[in-house]
Amino acid sequence: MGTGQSAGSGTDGLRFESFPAGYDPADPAKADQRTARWFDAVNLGFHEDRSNEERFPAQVDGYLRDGRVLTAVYDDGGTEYAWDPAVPVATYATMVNTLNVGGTQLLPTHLVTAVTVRPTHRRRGILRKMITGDLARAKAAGLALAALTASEATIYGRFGFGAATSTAGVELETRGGLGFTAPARGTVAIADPDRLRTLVPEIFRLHLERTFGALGRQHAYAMRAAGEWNGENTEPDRAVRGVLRLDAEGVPDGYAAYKSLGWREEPHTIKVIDLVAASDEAYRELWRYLGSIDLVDRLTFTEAPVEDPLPWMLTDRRRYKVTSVEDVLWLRILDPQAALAARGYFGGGTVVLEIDDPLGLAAGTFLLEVHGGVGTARPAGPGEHAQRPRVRLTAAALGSLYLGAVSARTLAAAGGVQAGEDALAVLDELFTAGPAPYCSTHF
Ligand SMILES: CC(=O)SCCNC(=O)CCNC(=O)[C@H](O)C(C)(C)COP(=O)(O)OP(=O)(O)OC[C@H]1O[C@@H](n2cnc3c(N)ncnc32)[C@H](O)[C@@H]1OP(=O)(O)O
Repeated sequence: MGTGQSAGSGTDGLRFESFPAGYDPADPAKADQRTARWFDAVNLGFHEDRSNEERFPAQVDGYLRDGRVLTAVYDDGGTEYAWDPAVPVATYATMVNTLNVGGTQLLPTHLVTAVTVRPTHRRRGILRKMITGDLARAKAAGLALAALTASEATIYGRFGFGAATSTAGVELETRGGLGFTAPARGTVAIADPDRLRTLVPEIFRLHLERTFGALGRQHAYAMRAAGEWNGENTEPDRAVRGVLRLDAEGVPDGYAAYKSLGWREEPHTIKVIDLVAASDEAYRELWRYLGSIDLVDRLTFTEAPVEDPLPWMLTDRRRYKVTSVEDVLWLRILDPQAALAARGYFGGGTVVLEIDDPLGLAAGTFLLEVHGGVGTARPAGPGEHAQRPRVRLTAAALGSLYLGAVSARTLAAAGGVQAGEDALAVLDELFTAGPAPYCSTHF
């Protein structure tokens, strides 16, 4: 990133640096100074407790495994009374992981995370400078798509991100045990935490390959499932229990991690922290296990699919209640040709897309032709393909449409898509005819 030189408002006078997380060269049991101070700034930005330095090395290990690139913004001209100037006034991080977009290959996706700007430095364009430069570099590096999970829904639309997937928060009344219509299959075993930690990435990989909308996960997920980390915190959570589901051949094909909220919680509740299945049967059997635990009245889970098979498995579907639906992935098309070609389609058709993009990255007119589930997109000149159905939409609307969680018709009703009935029909056949996307990865 460039280096600001002069003092002033805006971003002048601020110093931008990007680097990987690292250990202290003099003492590899510690994080290096710039990484440690970057963690301090993130904790401030997200209202977490002050850092416990002893926990930094584990976090560095996770970040290195994730391949994260950290950006820090320093204000060297602050008052002498201010916090250590080595603590950045803004943070930003990126990594690449793969997204299941229904095509023959998983799509490498540029992930943006850990965005904070110190309250004393807000609204002077620091985020804008970090994200616009970063997205342009990601596109130049050949990435077709960027993604994030947003703290607030109001921030990222202006940068071309559209809400693209959601999960449901659900509650199940399990007093006396949940009844299932299908007979039980395979087995479920309480997992040895170390074995579970090593199996989590393998099971998730199988889930990712079969689940439209799923996104590869960072190292923290295996650590949390094994109870070694607690949320973003690298301290153990001794309340967490893990189970593995084994198929008829004894091969693990799903896991769940959960914890009791304690005896003081009435009704007595088990919170499911994570549940990943590599087959429909594993999904069913993990819930059958969870629904059978004695002394439990209620299960909660915040990451259920919006289109959830679970209530359809139960003998009493009214024991299942959706308590919330929240957006998870926000997608930003960086390269429309590459992103549209990578997508797998469940219908066929041809449509002209006129994309408006405030950052210019995805702007242009493209002819999208889909045959046999495979799409090709190529730039269209002015006046070309005038007979074809045509849609005008924002980059953010294309991000929302991309995985088909919302129909073009609904987006048209909301004003982000302008198209005639012919184009809406093609778009809905191309983008919404397939399975509903399911992404339970937060980052
Ligand atoms: C992917 C993630 O990590 S999500 C986490 C985001 N971080 C947080 O929520 C932590 C708390 N908040 C913050 O740290 C900061 O307020 C940030 C990062 C959200 C914004 O940083 P800033 O440097 O203040 O943003 P910046 O000044 O570049 O604003 C750019 C534009 O976004 C708008 N904007 C910024 N934050 C918000 C917001 N929270 N809600 C609505 N609009 C916002 C600004 O008004 C500005 O609009 P304009 O260019 O159209 O005039």
